[in-house]
Amino acid sequence: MKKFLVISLLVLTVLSFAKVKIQFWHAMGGWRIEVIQNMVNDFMKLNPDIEVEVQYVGSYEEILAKTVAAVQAGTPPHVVQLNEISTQKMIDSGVVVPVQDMIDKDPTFDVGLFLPQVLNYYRVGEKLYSMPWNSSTPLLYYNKTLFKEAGLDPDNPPRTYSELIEACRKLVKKDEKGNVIRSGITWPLYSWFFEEYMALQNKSLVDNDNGRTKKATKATFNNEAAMNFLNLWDKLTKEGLMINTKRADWTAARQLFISQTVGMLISSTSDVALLMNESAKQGFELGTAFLPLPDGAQRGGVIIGGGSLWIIKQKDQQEINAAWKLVKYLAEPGPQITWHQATGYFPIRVDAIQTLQVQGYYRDNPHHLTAILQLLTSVQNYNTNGAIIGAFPEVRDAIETAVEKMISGSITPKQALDEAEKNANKAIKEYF
Ligand SMILES: O=P(O)(O)OC[C@H](O)CO
Repeated sequence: MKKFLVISLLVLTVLSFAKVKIQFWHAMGGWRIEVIQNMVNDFMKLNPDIEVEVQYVGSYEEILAKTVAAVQAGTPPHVVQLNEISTQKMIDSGVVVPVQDMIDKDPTFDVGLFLPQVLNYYRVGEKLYSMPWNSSTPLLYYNKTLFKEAGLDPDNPPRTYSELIEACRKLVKKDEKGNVIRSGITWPLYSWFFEEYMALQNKSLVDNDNGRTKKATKATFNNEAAMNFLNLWDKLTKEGLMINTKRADWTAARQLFISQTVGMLISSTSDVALLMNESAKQGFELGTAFLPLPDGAQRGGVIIGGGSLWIIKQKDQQEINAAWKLVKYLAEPGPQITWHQATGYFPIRVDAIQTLQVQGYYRDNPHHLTAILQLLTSVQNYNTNGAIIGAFPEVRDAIETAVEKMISGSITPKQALDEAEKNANKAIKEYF
């Protein structure tokens, strides 16, 4: 009996010291893998009872597919980083623990410190389902050194489409045979830029207030605002003022800018730190600016992009609690400041921005500020809060497929828009 009691006591002691193991999947490649691992290491030091296995599992598209497969196989990870457009799909999936449920039970967490612009994207029906984490918007990057060489004012980046076209024309350089050896601009063939240009002109992507007052039933983007953007894209392509990359090839677009093959790039704010380093290495001066607008258009605003952290339902409540502790930690001011400085993603919290401001960080790092100012000067309404669509990945695919055809020259911008609308509506309908 005595022996039994001693063994039981030992077992209980071992169990009480056993770590809770959780998995954290993310989609941040390159140098960011190490940044994330270091942040998680800091978390584990503070929480020795939790062991987090961190895994980079590929692009946003890949991580969504792998998460769905893991849930179906009954082996879901505990925390998953998914891009913003996965929001409605994840809510509908029923496999997540809404972070709101954890917030409501946790008096130590103050969501009031988060940027309203970020919450406005991720709150659906007044409820926060995932933890905002890596928030971004697109930005115009330009090469000030090439601007000077081309006779452009490096302190006066293009603000309108006309100015953008003019700047591209000046930046283009040809060899003696007339071959273009330097072009004006590039941006990845990614529907995100189309979506952002709808909001910038204060237009929705889908009906029912961008799917925010009722579920979206159809696309609303077949209009003049979309034509403005597609006409620009088409014109720049046809005139040889823009280099197009393969679909979703962010790396290729960045590389064209880094190698000074183009003078301007529209890409995510998450590239700020990388492009600051690379431009210094290549010996050119980097400029950042708000996205240029169609001539005469009134500026609406940018939509929060990037991603957020989802807690996936588990059988063991201890694991859910550990997952909550992790996502809560990653959203704290310290990790948010580290993440912002290492990448260019916004700090999602007002107090983190204020701390950096007081420290003079933005005086010394103005490119990190451009993105924040573009966000803070954005009007807040359903158009700029961004669309919530269950079939968003499929809608994105419909837009990209049509644009791909347009830039190959096989269809006109109007035909591309008609086709994108038709296939987006089909995807929205099929989702129901
Ligand atoms: O490259 P990111 O992380 O800024 O994300 C861009 C888009 O919002 C992804 O859907």
